[in-house]
Amino acid sequence: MARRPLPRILSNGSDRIVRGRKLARSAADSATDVLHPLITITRGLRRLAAAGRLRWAGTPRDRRGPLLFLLTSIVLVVALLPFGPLLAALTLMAAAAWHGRDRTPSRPAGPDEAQTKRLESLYEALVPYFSVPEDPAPLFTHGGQWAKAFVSYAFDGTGRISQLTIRYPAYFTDGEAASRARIEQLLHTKSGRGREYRFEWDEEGNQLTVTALPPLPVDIAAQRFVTAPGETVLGFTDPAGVQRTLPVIAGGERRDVPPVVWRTGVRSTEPHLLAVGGPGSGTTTLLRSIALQVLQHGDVLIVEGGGTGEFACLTGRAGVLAVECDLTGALAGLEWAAHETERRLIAMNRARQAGQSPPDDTLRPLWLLLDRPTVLGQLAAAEGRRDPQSLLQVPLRHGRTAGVTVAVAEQFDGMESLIDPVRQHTRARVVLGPASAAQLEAVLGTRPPTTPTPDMPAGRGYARLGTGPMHRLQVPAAPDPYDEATSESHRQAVLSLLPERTAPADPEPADAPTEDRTVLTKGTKGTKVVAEG
Ligand SMILES: Nc1ncnc2c1ncn2[C@@H]1O[C@H](COP(=O)(O)OP(=O)(O)OP(=O)(O)O)[C@@H](O)[C@H]1O
Repeated sequence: MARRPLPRILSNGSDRIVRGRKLARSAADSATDVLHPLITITRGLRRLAAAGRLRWAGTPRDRRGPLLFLLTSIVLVVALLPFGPLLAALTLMAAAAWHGRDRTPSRPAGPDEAQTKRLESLYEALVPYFSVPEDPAPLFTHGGQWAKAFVSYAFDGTGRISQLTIRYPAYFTDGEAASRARIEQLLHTKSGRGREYRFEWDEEGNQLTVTALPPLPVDIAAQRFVTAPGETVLGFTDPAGVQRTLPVIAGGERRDVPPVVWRTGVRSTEPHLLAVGGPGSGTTTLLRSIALQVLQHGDVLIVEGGGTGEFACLTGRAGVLAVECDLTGALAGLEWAAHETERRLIAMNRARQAGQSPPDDTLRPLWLLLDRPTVLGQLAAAEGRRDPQSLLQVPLRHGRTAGVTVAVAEQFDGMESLIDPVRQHTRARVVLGPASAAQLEAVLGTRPPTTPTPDMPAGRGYARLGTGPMHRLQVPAAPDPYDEATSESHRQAVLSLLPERTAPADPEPADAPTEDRTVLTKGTKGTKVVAEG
């Protein structure tokens, strides 16, 4: 079929509009140029008149008469003088032009002396890295022109560099991590320590942009985040890193902040999470924050290897299947979870084959949250029992289809003891607290594009979902409400998110032998499932 041409208004209408706009803009510019003296004089006359009015208002009433007399006499004398009115008009215009001039101080065209010194010293420091003796026209040379190499720069209020774009020679080995690291280290040192910097290497354009980053907000506590089912907020990051913001209440006011959102479920490419950190870095808090969010739509089974009771606030709450702190309980709970994953898979498969939608009791998300499982693994090895991690294989492999999500928190020293399936299937990764470049690379797969933060608050770190970009991360504060050190506002924030109690906090008699213990867990349809310990 022959293609009908577009109506003229659609095919070249936008061209005309653009041309019209350009014409209007240039006409306005020319008019402003021509009328500029007139505008200045009018502004000056207005200012003079305002000054006169002020002066008149400030003159005491008894002096106004003589003043008026004086002014009238001057006017009369000027009017009688030859060329008097003309000279008076010219003087008035000159005075108006002087007072009407634009008084906004013009911004300095370039950096001031101290800033120039900083740029010069930075340039000199870069010379050995960005030059070779064979280069006939080096961009970087001792005593050379820094203005040619520094495409753009900005300084903050304290006179330190806040943004800098550097042009570098094409032969610089910007593809090598070691070469980049040397430059980043140097710029970090020379631009002022005590801040975080982001480095963006434009390998095609041979340009490096360094930006000083503001600290991430630490005043956001656990709360109901506006997310869709299947979305979990891991924390908050830089505005440039993500394309969305979330409204949160922080410090008593509402703010929009950019979140790191982790999507789980059938379509997720990162269906399970591994969070690693040093002692006290906040990985337990991250798991608690996740639990508080997912309990809105799903059930949670918690295994706490550290045995410090940091999830006690969740015990006996609706949707919390169990909080297991010992080896026997953990084995029983995880065995049940493995069977439950298989049950869901089989039920879904049968329904699919019968051409029906998946049964209701396979739809409620099930979350397995494991805090330091390797501690229990060591206990199991000592007692000659099964490592609880081995029971995670089925949920890790089939969890995405079956609606089962695994989140593991571990410390760096326990990383070696994590079994392969845990490493392979936990593609959502978080590192919290101080970590070496090698540790970050081991967990996140690559080094972060930012320098380490000098001040590392609890819950601060990095997140990376699969092979996506790396984000700076600040986990919302979700501390243990039963911890005495927890502030009242944080305690209330966490307590308000806890589901209602469905069972007493500690249903077992304290002297019950652990070996005979029976773990009662709530089935997905509210039925009781009994797993033998
Ligand atoms: N995101 C956060 N915001 C504010 N405080 C936090 C945050 N994360 C952790 N904290 C505080 O830091 C301390 C340690 O946190 P947490 O217990 O979660 O660390 P951890 O990594 O589990 O360490 P450990 O296993 O040694 O207990 C707690 O007092 C906790 O309240």
